[in-house]
Order: sequence, then C-alpha cells, then structure tokens
Amino acid sequence: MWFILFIAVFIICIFYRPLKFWIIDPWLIHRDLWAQGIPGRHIPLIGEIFNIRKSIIAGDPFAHQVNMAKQFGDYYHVSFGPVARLDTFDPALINGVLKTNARAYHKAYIMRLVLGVLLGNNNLLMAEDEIHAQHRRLIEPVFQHQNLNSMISLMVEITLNLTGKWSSMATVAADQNKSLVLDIHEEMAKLTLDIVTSCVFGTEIMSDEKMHEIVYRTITESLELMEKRLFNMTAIIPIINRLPLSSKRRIDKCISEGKQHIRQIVDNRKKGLTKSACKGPDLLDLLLAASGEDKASKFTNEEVYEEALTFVAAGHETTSTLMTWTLYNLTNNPDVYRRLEAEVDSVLNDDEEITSSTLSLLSYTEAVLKEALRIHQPVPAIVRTAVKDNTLVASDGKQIHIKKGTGIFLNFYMLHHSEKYWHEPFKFDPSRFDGNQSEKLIFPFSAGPRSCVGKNFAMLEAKIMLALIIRKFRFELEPAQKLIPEIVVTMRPKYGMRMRIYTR
Ligand code: HEM
Repeated sequence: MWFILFIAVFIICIFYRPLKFWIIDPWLIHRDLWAQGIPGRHIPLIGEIFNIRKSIIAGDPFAHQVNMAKQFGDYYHVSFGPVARLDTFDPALINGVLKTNARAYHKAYIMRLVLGVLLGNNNLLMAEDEIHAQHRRLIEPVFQHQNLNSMISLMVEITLNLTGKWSSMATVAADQNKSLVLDIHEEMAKLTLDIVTSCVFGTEIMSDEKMHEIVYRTITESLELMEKRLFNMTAIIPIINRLPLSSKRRIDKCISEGKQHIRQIVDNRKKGLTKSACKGPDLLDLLLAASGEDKASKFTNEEVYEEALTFVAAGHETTSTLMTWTLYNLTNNPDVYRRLEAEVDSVLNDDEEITSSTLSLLSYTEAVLKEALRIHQPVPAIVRTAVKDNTLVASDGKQIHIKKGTGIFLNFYMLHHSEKYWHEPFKFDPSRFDGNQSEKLIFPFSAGPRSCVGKNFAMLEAKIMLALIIRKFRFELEPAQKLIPEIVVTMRPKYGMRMRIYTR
C-alpha cells in the first residue's frame, strides 16, 4: 500500500509541472476568458503554431492574424504553442497594458530566453520592477535633446563616409556601363551599427580594427544564432536550451569574447585613455557619469557595460529596418519621393554645417519617417505576461479580468492597418503626420514607462541618414526579387532588398 502511494506521489511529482504548463494552466486561462464572453479558440498543446507557420511559408506573416481578426474582432483568446494569451489590437487595451496597468505586466519569458543570454537581465531592456525603475531614472536624462545634439556631427560624418563610398562605387559601375545595385538592408544595417557603436563607445571602436570586428561579431552573429534557435525551438524547450549544442557553444564563445573587449573599452575610458568622438560626451561618458559606488542612485561597472551593449543591440537593427522600409515606400510612391527631394534640396546646403536648427526645418522628412513607422513598424508587436490579476477596459467598454499568468499579445501592426482607425491604411501618405496625429493610435516605440528610451536618438539619426542619402542619390527597386517580410523581434525583408542606386 505504502509502496503504491509512494509511486503515485512520485509520478505526480514528475508529471505535475509539465502537465500544469502544457495542459492545466492554458485550459484555465481559456476557460476564464470564455466565461467572460471573450471570443477565441483553444487548440491544446500546439495552439496556432501550424497556422502561423502556414502564413509564414506563404510569405505573408500577418495573414493568420488578419483571418483571426475577421473571425473574432479586435480582441480574442488563442494559444501560441501551449501558452494561452489574449491577442489584441484594440488601442484601449494596448494603452491599459502599457500605461494604466503597466505594473501588472512583465516582459514575456520568451524575450528573456532570447535577449537575456546576450544582454544579461539587469539592463533597461530586460529588468523589471524596481531595478527597471532605477535604471530608467538614470538613463532617461542621458537621451535628452541637449546630449543628442552634440552627436549630430558624428552621425553626419559617418553617413557621409558611406555616401562617399557609394559615389565611388557608382562611378566604377558607370565606367563599365553598369548601374550600382546594392542590398539596401545590408547597407543600412552596417550604417546604423557604425553610428550607434560610435555614439556609445567613441573613437576607440572605429580606430581599432580587431576590436571593431569582435564587437560587431558579438552583436550580429550572436543575435542571428539566437534567432535561429528561437525558430527551431531549441531556445525555448527547457533542458534542450541548456544542452551544449554547437549553436549554443558558438553563442557562448561569441558573447564571452565580446564582453571581454567591451569591458576593456569601458576600463580604458575610465582611465582616460580614450575619448568621445562626439562634440560633447558620448553615451558611454554619460553612463559613466551616472555610475559609482552608491548602489541606490548610481550604476555599477557591470551595469554600465550591460547598458552600453543594450543600446547597441536595441538601437541598430530597429533603425536599419526603419531606413530600409522608408526607402522601399519612397520608391513605390514617386509623388512623396519628389516632395521629399524638394524639401531636402531646399534645406541642406553643402557649405553649411548641419545643426539641430537645420534638422528642425525638415518637417516633411520627419512625416515620411513617421508614416514608414506606421506602415512598416520595425517592432510590429510585443508580448507581455500578467504578473498580477488585473482588469482592462476595451474601447467598446467591455471590462476584461486578466488572471495572473495570462499572456497578452499587443499587435501594433494590426492597429496601424485597421480601417476602423485609419483612412486607407495601406496607402503610404506622410501628410497624415502634417498635423497633430493622436499618439493614442500609433505605437512604433511602444508607450508608457517601458517605451523606447532611444526614440529621440533613433529619429534624429534616421532624419540625418535619410536627408543626406536622398540629397546625393536616387533609388529604384530592383524588379523580380522576393520581398517577404520576416518577423524575429523586428520586421525586416527576409531576403534583403536590392536597389539600383543613381548619383543625382
Ligand atoms: C526606429 C528605431 C527604434 C524602434 C522602432 C524602437 C522600438 C522600441 C520598442 C517597441 C521598445 C519596447 C520594447 C518592449 O517593451 O518589449 C523599445 C525599447 C527600448 N529601446 Fe528602442 N527602438 C528604436 C531605436 C532605439 C535606439 C536607437 C536605442 C538606443 C540607442 C533604443 C533603446 C531601447 C531601450 C534601452 C529600450 C528598453 C526601454 C525600457 O524597457 O525601459 N531603441 N524600443
């Protein structure tokens, strides 16, 4: 009798946690939402994974969500694998999660699995609750306009290096009766990585080729490998994600090598061996100024290092996808393109230094970027998990009680393309942003206490890059290429984007 009881308890102990994770918890969440009259469906264990995969294979990653919205409306419950969640593009619910009830939500566990490996868990992007609030208080002033304005000349210089290189390549191509064709996404990725690393780490990173190569490899290669592991599920399945598979070993090697070099950059700066390449302090100087021994109000050395790496990782791919899709939309909208060229030509002057006042005159350029952020937002959705029971109120007045453990998928893409909120949502029309468009309907940088801290940096950098590039070159999309959006944290063209580039 005792033996049987022991075996029964043993079996329950072994199977309880997986059973709870895969079956019981999702079922309880679905049941709860159903009972409140929320539409949706529950496919146990696999959830919508095969349906989402079908849309991805068909080259339209949003097709499944469009179908679900047609069937169920602006909010509904589904599962992603075993995880039960509420999917929504209702602006009131999005604002509820990001602003009103922000304290009741954490980032989804999956984000920790992907980005936490590279960045650690005590930086602004990954930390939660008090640690996050403390870091945010220290970092927000770093991105003030006054600090960013002293980075303008460096951003201009790096962009002009690239346009100079393209000019030479275009001349060589013209000599051979060819035109210059480049993968614009790859070019923008290199440019934004150069800008953000120089604004964070200063001159040292650009002048030391070995260091440059290693830091770049750490960020690009480890993120690529982690994305692959996410896609083939090896990063998600417990135990498997700890096995020393070759992808895991490569990531670990890449990260430890990169960390060593970045620590050295930080140490050299602290000893005064290197300096900012900007007119004023760079982001590393500003982080170090906010660091010291007083734990409550200052950063430790390790935190400075983690935050610096976070700025580079969070700031490069997002801004490069914005640039790529902006150029794509311009090539498809000749009227907008001509108006942008006219503005840039009238404002920029080769003999005058570009300052914040020059940039403030580029209002149509800014509207073009904002419209690109609406129609092809680099981060099309984010996922949160409720860490407390809480109540959200939808736009139709419905109160939804969210139980602790429920996932919430905030689908910005669907909101930005909803006919309910936007006139002709698929039309690229920057004039939408000529006036004061309500911020409540647009979330390219998220919102609330966890909104993008680098937003002003990104907009400044993008404005400079776009204006300087448009002033020198004209772009045409290469015909007959596969242009398929792929979403892995950011939304980028899966096979790159080839463009023909002509000197103006
Ligand atoms: C077009 C460019 C960019 C876009 C679209 C973008 C978008 C976003 C979004 C949607 C979030 C919220 C993520 C979440 O809550 O899960 C975020 C957070 C963040 N971004 Fe950006 N970002 C951009 C550029 C940058 C740049 C240039 C930097 C730094 C130099 C940066 C640093 C950060 C950081 C540190 C956070 C975490 C903030 C927090 O949790 O308090 N981003 N960004």
